[in-house]
Amino acid sequence: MGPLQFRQQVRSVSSIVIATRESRLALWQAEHVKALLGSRGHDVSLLGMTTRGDQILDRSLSKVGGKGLFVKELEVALEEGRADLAVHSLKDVPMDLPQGFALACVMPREDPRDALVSPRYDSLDALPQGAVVGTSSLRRVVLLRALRPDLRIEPLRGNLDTRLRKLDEGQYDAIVLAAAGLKRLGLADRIRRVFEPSQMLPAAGQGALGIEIRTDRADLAQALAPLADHATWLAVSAERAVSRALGGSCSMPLAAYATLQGEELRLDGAWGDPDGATALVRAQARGRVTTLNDAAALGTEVAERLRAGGAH
Ligand SMILES: NCc1[nH]cc(CCC(=O)O)c1CC(=O)O
Repeated sequence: MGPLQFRQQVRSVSSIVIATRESRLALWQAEHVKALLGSRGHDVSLLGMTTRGDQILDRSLSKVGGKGLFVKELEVALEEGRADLAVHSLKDVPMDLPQGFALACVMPREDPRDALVSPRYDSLDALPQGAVVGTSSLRRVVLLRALRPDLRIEPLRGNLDTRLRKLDEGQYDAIVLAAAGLKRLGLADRIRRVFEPSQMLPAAGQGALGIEIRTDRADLAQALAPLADHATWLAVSAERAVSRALGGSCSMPLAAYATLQGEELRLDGAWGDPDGATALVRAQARGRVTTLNDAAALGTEVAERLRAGGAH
C-alpha cells in the first residue's frame, strides 16, 4: 500500500476506539474488528469495560433486564465520546437501538447452529432418561423440551469458560451452546454434535456480529462499510423483524433463522410456551429480497403466522 493511498484511507477517521466487554469472546470479537480495520490502514485501540450483564451471574437475564444489559454501558461510552464503536454478538442486541445509535454494519456469519457439549454423550439421543442439561436460554429450553420432554433442564449462566467449567465440574450431563462462540475461541473440539436448524432452530442473529455506532458518525459508517456482508445482513434483518414484531425482547422463547439462496430468502420461525402447556408453534415464509426492508417484511409475515398459531 503506497503512502498516498494510506493517507486517503485514514483521512476521515484517524484513530478508532472500540468499546468492548472483557469476556474472552467479546475480546476476540473486538480484536477481530481491530485487525480488519487495521489492515485497512486505521489506527485502532480497545477500551475494555465490565457491564452489568457480566456482573450479575446469579439470576436469569430475563429477570434482571434482558440481554440489553450487555449493551447499555458500551453505548454510554459511545455517547460520551470515550469510544467510537462497539462490536456485538447480534443475538444480544435489542431489536430497537436507543435514539442516536445504529448498526453500521453486519459482518459475515460464523456457524449459526447450536451445539451439544458433553463429557460423556455424543448426541441428544444418547442422553439417558432424565439427564440434566444446562441452558438459561428460553429458546433452548422450549426446543429441547419438544425434542426430549424427559430431560431435566437446569439454569446455566456465565461466559463460555464459566459454562464449560460448570459442565466439567459435573453439574450437568450436557450443555447447549452456540457453535459460533466455541469456534471463535478455538474450542470447537468441545462440540459433540451440532444441531441442524430443522431440529433446534437458532436465535435471531446467532453467529453474526454487528457494529454499533452513533448515528452522527457518518465518517465511521463509511470506514466500516467494507466490513459488511450483505447476505448476512439480509438474513438477520428478517430474523430480527420476527422478534421485533412479537415484542422485541431478546429473551423470548423464540427462534428465527433465515438463509439466502440467490435472491430468495427462506425464513423459519418457532415459538414455544415457556410454561410448556402447548406444543411448539412453527412458521415459514420465503420470498425474493434485495433490500433490508424486504427482508424485514418477510420477518413480519412469519411473526404474524406465529401469532396466528398462538405465539404471544
Ligand atoms: N447469549 C450469550 C451469547 N451471545 C453470543 C454468543 C456466541 C454466539 C453468537 O455470536 O451468536 C453467546 C454464547 C451462547 O449462546 O452460547
